Amino acid sequence: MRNVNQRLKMDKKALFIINPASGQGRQKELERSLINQAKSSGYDIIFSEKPGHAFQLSSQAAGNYDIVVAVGGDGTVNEVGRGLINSSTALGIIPTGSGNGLARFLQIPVKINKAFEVIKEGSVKSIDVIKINDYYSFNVAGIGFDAYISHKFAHKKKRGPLAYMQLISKEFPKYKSENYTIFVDGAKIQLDAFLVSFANSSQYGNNFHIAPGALIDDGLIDVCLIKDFPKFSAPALLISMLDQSIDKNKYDTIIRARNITIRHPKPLFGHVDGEPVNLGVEAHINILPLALKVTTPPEHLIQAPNILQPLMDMIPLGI
Ligand SMILES: Nc1ncnc2c1ncn2[C@@H]1O[C@H](COP(=O)(O)OP(=O)(O)OP(=O)(O)O)[C@@H](O)[C@H]1O
Repeated sequence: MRNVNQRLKMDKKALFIINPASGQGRQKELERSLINQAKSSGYDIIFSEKPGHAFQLSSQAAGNYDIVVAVGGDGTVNEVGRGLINSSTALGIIPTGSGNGLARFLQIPVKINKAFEVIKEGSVKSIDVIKINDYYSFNVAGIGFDAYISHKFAHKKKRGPLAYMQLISKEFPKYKSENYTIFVDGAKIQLDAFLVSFANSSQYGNNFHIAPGALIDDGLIDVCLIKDFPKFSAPALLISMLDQSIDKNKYDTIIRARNITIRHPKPLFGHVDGEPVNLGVEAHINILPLALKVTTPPEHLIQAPNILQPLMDMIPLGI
């Protein structure tokens, strides 16, 4: 029996799409060792050459491979995943970004060698996909402060989590909430919001949970409305994301829905899985139930969530 299972695992046809612009330092070294392992397992490997290329590659591979693996951060996962929607091919993830939201939610290890084992040994499940105008989100999309930061960050030369935190601390004190008109499954809501998130998974990345109860396969979007709040409440809100209690904060309301429309007098800055997008003056958000297959870890490779994990992952204790 064991031999049959092993043979089935070896027979998986997988394509690794590597974003060479993602990850840095030690991650790069580990990426090289990943390439050797993938080659010796008989898997195909290709590098994305520019933004949008990973999407083209995965669209061509859809239906022709059992798994197409995104090697990169959330932007690469989004591009590769988009090409696989409604196909028989599963998305695999080797997370090398700084947030790794979907990988963390799916409890995929962030150590490259372990994530590689998930491709070989993991199982496949279907997850929902959020559509927001012409974009697709597998993790969290939204408007407001986080989207504003994603637009600003896209223009920064300095990358990495530290540069990201610096930008937030510079922009947060002067950021003003905006008034939005939102229709949630037909019910009209008008509010001054700091941000509005559409959550498929529970977290942005790095175990910052914006929608603690979100399920990725329930056919519903967790609409997280963070109302305008006094700036001194920010630390409490931040901590409540880490301890998964933001839904109990008085400035937060979470509504589960299938269809949302937002109207705004000015073009909306949005983000999709952390990548900046322009949504125009009207955004339509809906859910595509179970439209994407993903690989998930077997029990012995599950990365249990731990708020200190992102810090520990930065310490190079081996692969
Ligand atoms: N060869 C390439 N050169 C430059 N950019 C690329 C290339 N291939 C893909 N990209 C773009 O790189 C961008 C960033 O990718 P990704 O989010 O995966 O990495 P990251 O920025 O390191 O991760 P994180 O967002 O978690 O910090 C994506 O928008 C993708 O389109």
